[in-house]
Amino acid sequence: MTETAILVLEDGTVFEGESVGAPGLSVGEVVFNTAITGYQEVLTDPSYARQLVTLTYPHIGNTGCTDLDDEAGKVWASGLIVRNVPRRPSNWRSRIALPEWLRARGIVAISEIDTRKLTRLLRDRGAQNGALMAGEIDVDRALEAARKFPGLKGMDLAKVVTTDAAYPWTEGQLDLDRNAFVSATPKFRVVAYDFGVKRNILRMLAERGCDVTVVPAQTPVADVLAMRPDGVFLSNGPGDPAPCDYAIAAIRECIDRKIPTFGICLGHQLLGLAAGAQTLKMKFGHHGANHPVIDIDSGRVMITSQNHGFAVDETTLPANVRVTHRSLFDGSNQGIALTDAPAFSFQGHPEASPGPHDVSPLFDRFVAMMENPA
Ligand SMILES: NC(=O)CC[C@H](N)C(=O)O
Repeated sequence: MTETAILVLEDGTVFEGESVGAPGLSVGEVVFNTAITGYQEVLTDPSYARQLVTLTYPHIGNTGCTDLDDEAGKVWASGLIVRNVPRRPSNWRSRIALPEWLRARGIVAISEIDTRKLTRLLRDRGAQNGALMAGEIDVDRALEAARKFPGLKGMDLAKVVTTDAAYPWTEGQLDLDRNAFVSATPKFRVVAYDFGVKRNILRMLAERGCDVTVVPAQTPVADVLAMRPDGVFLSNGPGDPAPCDYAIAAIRECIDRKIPTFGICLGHQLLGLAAGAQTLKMKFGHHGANHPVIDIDSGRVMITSQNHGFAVDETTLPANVRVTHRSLFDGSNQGIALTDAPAFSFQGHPEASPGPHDVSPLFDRFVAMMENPA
């Protein structure tokens, strides 16, 4: 028997559909993602904390779920909104169907709604706060909850999703033939600030010979320096980068000491802030796996994976920060490098997962920087 579910936006728009997850009420910012695969990686990406994700691809759940595809230890997205979930998944790696996976994790999800209409609405009016409700339905209560959600602007979520304690990471890439992860021999000591890190980033570092120690977001920089790192990595993460003053101060110290530093997504925005630039909230952000980005130095265009709602404001960049990448969708900043320190960062997701691998050479650039910090 199917249960009813509703999605209510703060502007009063109501979508009615079927529950494909747990019963309950969940609120957040509603964002659309245009990737056609990778729903499990999206749902477990900590950068989606306090967001209700709608996927524009109409059939979601086709390949089921496996623990090996989790990007973190739990589902971080606040809920899932899709057009249709196929009755039965089909893939040799699948262990469990998406609706059961969602229910087991207490995640509210809705299907059978017009996701094209919802996406157009978000594109025209900008990202909106919303509430998903399944089981006992009460439209007024859902609308009130959506309107009460304060929005992501000004919200520091990095310290909410980060690890409680430091831990080492050695696992490399997934060997699909063996359906298991392989490791490489470590050459560099890397401290990774966890603002909401995705496992595939850590794997790509480990695979390139990095002996990674993941540390909590608020770890004092003195503790990091005491580990004598060859490089510092700044992870992706949810929320607004601007209020993360502890991270911005720590990064400033790393740059001043000329420690090779590499940031991804939230880490990119935080490097920008540490360098003296400002960030802004975008209208509906970038969430997808087909975003063209130009590498300014080479003129090459790469197809990239993206997931962000904030951006570095290029007009505020100080003289010692160079623009390295730009979005070909809207011209927004996608990468920076410092001219007086070995530090660079990228707005999109070079680790893909899900998405194309065009930007993975940025990990090699970080390794080269540690080999030759100059
Ligand atoms: N994936 C990320 O790291 C996202 C960064 C930031 N929370 C944003 O939305 O822009």
